[in-house]
Amino acid sequence: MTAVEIPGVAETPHPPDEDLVLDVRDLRMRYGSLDVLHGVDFTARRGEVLALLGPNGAGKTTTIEVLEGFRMRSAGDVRVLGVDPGRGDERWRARLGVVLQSWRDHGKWRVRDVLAHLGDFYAPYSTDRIRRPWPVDELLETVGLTAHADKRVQRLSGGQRRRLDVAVGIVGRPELLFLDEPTVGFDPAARREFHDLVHRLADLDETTILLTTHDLDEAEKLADRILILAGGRIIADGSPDELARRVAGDAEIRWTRAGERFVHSATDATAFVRDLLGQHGDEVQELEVRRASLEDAYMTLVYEEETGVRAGAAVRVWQERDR
Ligand SMILES: Nc1ncnc2c1ncn2[C@@H]1O[C@H](COP(=O)(O)OP(=O)(O)OP(=O)(O)O)[C@@H](O)[C@H]1O
Repeated sequence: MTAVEIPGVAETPHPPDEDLVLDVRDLRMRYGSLDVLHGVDFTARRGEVLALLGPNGAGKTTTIEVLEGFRMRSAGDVRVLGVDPGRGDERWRARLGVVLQSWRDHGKWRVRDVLAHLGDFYAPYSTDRIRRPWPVDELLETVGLTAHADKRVQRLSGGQRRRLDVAVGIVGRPELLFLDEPTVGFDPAARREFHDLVHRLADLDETTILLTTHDLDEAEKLADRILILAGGRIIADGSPDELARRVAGDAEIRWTRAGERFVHSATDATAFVRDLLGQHGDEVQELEVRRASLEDAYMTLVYEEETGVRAGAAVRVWQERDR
């Protein structure tokens, strides 16, 4: 239907969608003569965790820097918490959290003092819903730095420094948090604690989180949605399961019976296994169901983008290679 303009009748403004935290349309970025982003589109809603994946040089950091308001885009319509990041003021900035690569300034300051000092900046931006800043002792506890609260920053280990980076990023209780490769340098225990923290921020505080990582296992554990950036565009956007299904719809079921090996592909693996066990019961041994992993999906989709060749079959090749 075509809209008809009636002279003198003001258009009813759309109420802002409070839950739409990121709205990126046709984002383009050019450095000199190098086109890095050719039209990036995606949205994020309140409390969602998004992982932005892509090969080195794909433009992940560029995208995040545009959204943070640190870099001016070449073209496109971008709204971050309802505001164009190129025009965001201090009040808008106070609603964002950014975890950059390591906090190296103020090496002589003590951890507690850094957080108290930075936290003070956020106090005027408290709202009825969000009390800012995060109380320092609670924050230290949350990021696992209580025992190091009185250490000077320059005396922290690499992993402790990274925890401080995270604390600096969330001290203002951000509504939107950007994490650029957050767990580089974490030991396995710190990584698990960090994952718990991300879940807690998203589930309890409804923080929207956009993270970049090259660790697909981490992306799968943390993200509600995976975005794959390649060739200057988002080439895939969905849950880890959806992406895996997209490149390999069928699951592969393997089993042995009476010493003989069997392999079968089925869209509904559960129904197939139920029938199989119903028919042969205890005779079925070494039952295995395998779907494409997020890594299979990532490799296939990026390969397709880079070569222009449909590579559905490549998943099977990788699966075979892994055996
Ligand atoms: N300030 C700049 N001036 C010119 N070119 C730049 C600039 N910053 C980035 N680039 C180029 O833009 C492209 C994208 O870089 P970007 O850092 O955004 O990629 P990335 O996906 O974050 O990569 P990585 O996974 O390696 O961190 C690269 O080719 C890079 O060389």
